[in-house]
Amino acid sequence: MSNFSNQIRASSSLIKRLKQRMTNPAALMQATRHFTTLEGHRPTIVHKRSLDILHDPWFNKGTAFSMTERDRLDLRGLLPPNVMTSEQQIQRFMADLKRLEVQARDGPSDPYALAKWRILNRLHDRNETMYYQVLIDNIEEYAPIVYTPTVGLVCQNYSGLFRRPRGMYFSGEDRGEMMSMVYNWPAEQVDMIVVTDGSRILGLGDLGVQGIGIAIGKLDLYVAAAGINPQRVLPVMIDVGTNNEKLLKDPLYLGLQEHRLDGDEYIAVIDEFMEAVFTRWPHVIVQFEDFQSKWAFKLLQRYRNTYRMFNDDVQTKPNDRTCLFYHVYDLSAYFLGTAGVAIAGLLGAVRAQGRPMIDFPKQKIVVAGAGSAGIGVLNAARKTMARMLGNNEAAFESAGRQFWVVDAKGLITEERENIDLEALPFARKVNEASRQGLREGASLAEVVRVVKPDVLLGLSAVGGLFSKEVLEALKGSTSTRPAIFAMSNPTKNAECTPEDAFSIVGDNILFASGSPFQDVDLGNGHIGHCNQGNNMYLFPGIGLGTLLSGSRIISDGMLQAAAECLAAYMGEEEVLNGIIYPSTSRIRDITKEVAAAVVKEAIKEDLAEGYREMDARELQKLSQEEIVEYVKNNMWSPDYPTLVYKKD
Ligand SMILES: NC(=O)c1ccc[n+]([C@@H]2O[C@H](COP(=O)([O-])OP(=O)(O)OC[C@H]3O[C@@H](n4cnc5c(N)ncnc54)[C@H](O)[C@@H]3O)[C@@H](O)[C@H]2O)c1
Ligand SMILES: O=C(O)C[C@H](O)C(=O)O
Ligand SMILES: [Mg+2]
Repeated sequence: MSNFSNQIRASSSLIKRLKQRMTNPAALMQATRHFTTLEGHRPTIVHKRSLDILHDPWFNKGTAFSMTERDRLDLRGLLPPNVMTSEQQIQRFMADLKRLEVQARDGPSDPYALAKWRILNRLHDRNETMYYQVLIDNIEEYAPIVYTPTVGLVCQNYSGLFRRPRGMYFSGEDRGEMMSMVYNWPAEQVDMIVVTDGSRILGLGDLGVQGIGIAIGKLDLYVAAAGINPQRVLPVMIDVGTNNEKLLKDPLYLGLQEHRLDGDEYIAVIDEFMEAVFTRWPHVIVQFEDFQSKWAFKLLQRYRNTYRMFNDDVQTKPNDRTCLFYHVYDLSAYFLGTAGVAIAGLLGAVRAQGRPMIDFPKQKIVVAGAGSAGIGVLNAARKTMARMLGNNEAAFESAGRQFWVVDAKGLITEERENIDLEALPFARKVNEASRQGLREGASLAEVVRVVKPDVLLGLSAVGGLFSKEVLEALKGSTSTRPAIFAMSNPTKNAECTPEDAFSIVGDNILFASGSPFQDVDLGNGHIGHCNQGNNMYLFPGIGLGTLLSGSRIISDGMLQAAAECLAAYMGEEEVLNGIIYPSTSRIRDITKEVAAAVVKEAIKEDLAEGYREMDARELQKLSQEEIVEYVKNNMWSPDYPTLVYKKD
């Protein structure tokens, strides 16, 4: 039966039910008018299209717009791809309503996190200026609601939470249509796109179409932290199916219910999307977010020299087995988002021990997780060490010996079968390992016990991986101040809690996590500081700096400049007190500085083509202070503009 007949059938029974229940005559009339139209097959003339219809409660059908209607009304791409019956819509709404009580209490660290998200989201739908005013003024309190960790919960429950669409959806079904679909987006200019395919959302795995939440959350930070104009941001979901069996079976799931496209078919969809958005908005910047490692590296390599794009989670060149050292002199390709933030933290950890940063190459580092994020961090850390040691092959070799990498199968050695090419440079030599008393596949606890590392860093997506046994083993660290980076998100995926870290390993440790945690009262008049090591300290500044420089690509040097700026941001005293990352309340300031560093580097590399009235020549003339001022003056602030009506 067609969707239309389905809707009619559903609507008749609905009218009956509504009539029985509705006491408000206006609402009754409206509902009756709407559904009678469907019953009688008579079309309703509307004088609007696109978002105007979705935002008009009289005409909006949300996910129930049929595909032909979506095409007729320029709605294609503005809704998730799965067409729903009105019965399904009601079911989805009711299921969500009934779950509200439970859900509102299962926020990760805040029992009302999801309830707060709903309230903020409704404000976002009603009044953007006010929404961002609230967010900017209370960023420390609400970043964890609109962004990590609550955004993870939002993605997991997206089908239920969905009210009004935000952003664009491109699906495998839209092949051949994307070039025209992009014109359904109402904004003439888009500066920033965050796109995901939903395949690895935080540490929560494949969430399919529901992953759009992460793109929305990241763009909220682009607006709040970097002052990108909210009318010029576009969250995008590329729905190529999902391999999440639960979602495939869920009748209320909003995405395509088929397994993920793979191989050339997958690439073709992403290629078409890139071509479409860059055709309509040639100056847009596209941030790839939470793509599974299988594709993250390949897509980065495919597009980064042609388009203004970067990947927030990884930024690394694939290692070539035959040419392990080709990148010795090219440090910066490894510094982005996650890796840049991790390096800033790792250098902070050296300073926090009261040692000079140049001692970094002496640190013994155990990394749990060799996925896209872990490998990015490992490459960046190794390159940083190599540079400090003289930036030659011997330095690079020697730096490699400072890392022990443990993945789902345990310690990675050269004995590992079918070893991932990306992980190969970090595999321990078998002889060396056995001399230490270690072997292929050794457990994390064993590795920590034997190595006695200065740093234990987790990017494994496994909550609680730094168990009591592992943390007990870390007590044997040879460092005066062992550092624990539990970087996996969201909160429940953190490798350990700060409470466990401080109570088991000791008050003197340094602690950082990807998701925010409260500082810990150590009970002796001292506070155990919880740093948030999250790529949010870099991506907004990289985007803003790229935009304002007008650079056509995001060069390695621009990324490196961003990371170095973050590393230098914290003062000596703060670092000695265990504070290695700024508090979120300073995110607008740090973003401004990062953006200025990116602009400066783009000018230095002769990439800056200018932005609006600031052309390349004018940019060249700016002093350091003037660049910061230029950035500051171009950051959007949430003030109401004066509005004047003018006839078409
Ligand atoms: N803090 C940040 O800014 C930041 C940035 C990017 C990613 N992350 C987080 O990093 C995590 C991983 O992301 P990814 O893209 O690398 O994922 P991924 O799936 O590509 O990699 C996960 C890795 O963890 C390993 N692993 C699984 N179980 C393990 C175990 N028991 N012991 C040791 N290793 C194990 C896997 O073998 C794999 O190598 C996610 O939770 C993500 O949220 C945090
Ligand atoms: O989204 C975040 O909070 C950080 C990072 O991009 C991640 O994937 O975990
Ligand atoms: Mg991410």
